[in-house]
Amino acid sequence: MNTTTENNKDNQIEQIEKKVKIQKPKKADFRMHAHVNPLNETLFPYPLNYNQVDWSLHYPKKFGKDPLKLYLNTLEYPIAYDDQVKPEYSESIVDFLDIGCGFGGLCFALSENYPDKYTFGMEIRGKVVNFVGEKIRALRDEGQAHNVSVIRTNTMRHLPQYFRKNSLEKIFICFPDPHFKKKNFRRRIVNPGLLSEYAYLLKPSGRIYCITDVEELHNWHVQHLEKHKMFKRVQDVEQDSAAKLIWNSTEEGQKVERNKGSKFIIVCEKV
Ligand SMILES: C[S@@+](CC[C@H](N)C(=O)[O-])C[C@H]1O[C@@H](n2cnc3c(N)ncnc32)[C@H](O)[C@@H]1O
Repeated sequence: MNTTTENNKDNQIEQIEKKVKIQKPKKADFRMHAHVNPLNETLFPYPLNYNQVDWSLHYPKKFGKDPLKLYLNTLEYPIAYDDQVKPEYSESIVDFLDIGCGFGGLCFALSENYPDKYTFGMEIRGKVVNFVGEKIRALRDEGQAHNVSVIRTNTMRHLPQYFRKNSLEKIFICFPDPHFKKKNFRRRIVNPGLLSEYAYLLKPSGRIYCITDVEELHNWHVQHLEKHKMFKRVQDVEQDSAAKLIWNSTEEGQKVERNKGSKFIIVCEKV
């Protein structure tokens, strides 16, 4: 942990002890370079399998634990896993997964709009994840956001180590990095192999949502999703409330809106 993180953490502990309101983080303090190569080796911790993930660290209120202290006392957040504990969950915990959640706009919108569902954001860039984590903590201090959490991970490598088969209701992939060059297509977060992984983790009739402002990337999404045997395209996307939500709630989506750009969406259901 670096000194700034340690100082932030000390301040936050002090705030909680003095019962001072936890401040929401400012994005400007959490800026970092836009791209991380997802094919590189993972240098941060990850669970060996989904039984190692202690979901009570992520959703403490659900498990009757102190939502602020717990989140705070665990390593550097977001909490990766705890290899001392071997929690066994009879039910799956996470309903909605936001892959590459960035600054978490969609996660917070889902948390608010679907209070009974548990949303999980996964993001590879550390500082950005810390922003989401701090915002979750500030919102929890106000009694909100108990159903949303975030983690730093490379979803292209570690997704099945977090979730079990047939467990997720929805997977969102919003404004993913386009990787325009042909030699970098293998870095795209939608490809036949990863689609099989997403299908494996989704519940039957679970849905995957892909939105982008890059038409060529949208065509790629359509081509691979329509070709995949486990997915069927949803035609009446307007009837899907989550599809409406992804249009404008992510930071990238809002940026495209401000620049009056186009957006392209495809929603598919697991057959
Ligand atoms: C263009 S941003 C979009 C962020 C957010 N979904 C939005 O719409 O505002 C794409 C995000 O995906 C993250 N990302 C890319 N590859 C990833 C991977 N393999 N695992 C997790 N996150 C990844 C990037 O760090 C980046 O934050």
